[in-house]
Amino acid sequence: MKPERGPLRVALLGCGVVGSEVVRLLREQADDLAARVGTPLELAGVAVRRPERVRAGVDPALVTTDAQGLVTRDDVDIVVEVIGGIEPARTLMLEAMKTGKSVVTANKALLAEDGATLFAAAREYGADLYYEASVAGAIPLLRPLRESLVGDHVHRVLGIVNGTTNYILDQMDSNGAGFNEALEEAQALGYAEADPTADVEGFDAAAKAAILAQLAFHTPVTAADVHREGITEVSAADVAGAKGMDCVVKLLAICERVPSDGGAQDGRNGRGVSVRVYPAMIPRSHPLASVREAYNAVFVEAESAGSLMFYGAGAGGAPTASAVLGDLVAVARNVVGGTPGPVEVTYAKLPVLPMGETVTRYYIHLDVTDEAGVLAAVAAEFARHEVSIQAVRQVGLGEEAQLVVVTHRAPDAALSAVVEGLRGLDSVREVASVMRVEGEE
Ligand SMILES: NC(=O)c1ccc[n+]([C@@H]2O[C@H](COP(=O)([O-])OP(=O)(O)OC[C@H]3O[C@@H](n4cnc5c(N)ncnc54)[C@H](O)[C@@H]3O)[C@@H](O)[C@H]2O)c1
Ligand SMILES: N[C@@H](CCO)C(=O)O
Ligand code: NA
Repeated sequence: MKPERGPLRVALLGCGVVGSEVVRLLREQADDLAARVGTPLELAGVAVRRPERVRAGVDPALVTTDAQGLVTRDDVDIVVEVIGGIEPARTLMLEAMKTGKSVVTANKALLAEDGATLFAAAREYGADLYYEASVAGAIPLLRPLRESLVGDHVHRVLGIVNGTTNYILDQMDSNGAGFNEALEEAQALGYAEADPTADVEGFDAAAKAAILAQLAFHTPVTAADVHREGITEVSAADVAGAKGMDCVVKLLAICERVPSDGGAQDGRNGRGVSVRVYPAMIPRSHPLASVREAYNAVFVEAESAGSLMFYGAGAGGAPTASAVLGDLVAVARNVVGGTPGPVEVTYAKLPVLPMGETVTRYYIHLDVTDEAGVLAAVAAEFARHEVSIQAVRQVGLGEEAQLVVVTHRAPDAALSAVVEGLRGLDSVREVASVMRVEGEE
């Protein structure tokens, strides 16, 4: 009979919004977790920056400011990193793996910037590196991509992966809230990053898109490869324009294979992949339009599986801690069983194509002079760049005249050239709103 092993000792790095919930769940669910793992999970230490702070439910004897000392301690088996940011998180995780510990992290910024270094260390030292909490909070999404769908051929991953921006856009759409007011609420609810610029400028969603694309396409993708536009430029006029089209504005992350131009040499992989984050209009009838508050939802389209939808709480302390605990139990089971989990493979090495080559659709709202020939001049600008118009509508008359144009799909470079051209027309007083359109056609 196998000798019974002692408890597995867990070092927690960071005790903020997520870390404090990890401590609570470890304490409240201790017996169940022990039964599920086959041995108890015991907190060995909690590394914090401000030790003087009183933390409910945290034994002060476990608190330390020496994170480096904690991760290299012999009596620690697994390290949970919920500090965030690049350093010291990276050094601490590398130190942990070097000394034979497995790591669970929620740190998408680091994984998207330098995941390769972490994965190489995991491989070299035979450690597990699990990171379900890093994308879409509580929603099981990375494990399905990493394990359940690893036998399939994923074409596209598309969704809402940032809770803070979804919360802001939802408030703007549903009750006309101002941007700053909605952001403050999202911060108070624990959804925002320590520096909310990461959320509103799209860096957080871009990091998540990189992680998703890498897993979906088995190809190296970093945050720097992702085309990124945030929501700071989304105005009340854009939100109103979307309403007028029976659409809603959402910050979308899109990772897709770009089909070949017909040349057979690109095979099933296509010409490469497109990975991008931007605010876009989607029809209110689209399932993503009904994703409210800080919820996230992601569609995965795979060759054999077809279309799958993942939905749930994308941010917040307890939901994120649920994903951390799930990983912790998985890693602990691997330690008990003596078999490490899967390692990342990025064998495909597909090129990430520039945004200009990505095919999209635009909604363009123009303030124009209401006189003969305006429509012809506007239409000529689209024709000059071979962009086909799907619909055009005039609103108002005289000084108030406005044109709303929706295009068919065209290369993004051609669409942005059209917008530049329109800005130069005498009959166009202002390009009031430009937004990509997703989710139909
Ligand atoms: N809050 C969420 O909804 C959410 C969701 C998914 C992922 N995440 C990720 O989880 C991580 C933590 O997020 P959070 O919301 O808990 O942030 P937070 O700012 O509330 O907590 C981070 C904690 O780490 C502490 N810290 C900073 N440097 C430290 C150091 N050197 N040693 C020890 N402690 C240190 C800070 O004092 C803070 O208490 C980040 O990577 C974040 O991106 C957060
Ligand atoms: N700040 C992130 C936390 C979850 O990753 C968000 O708002 O989605
Ligand atoms: Na997740």
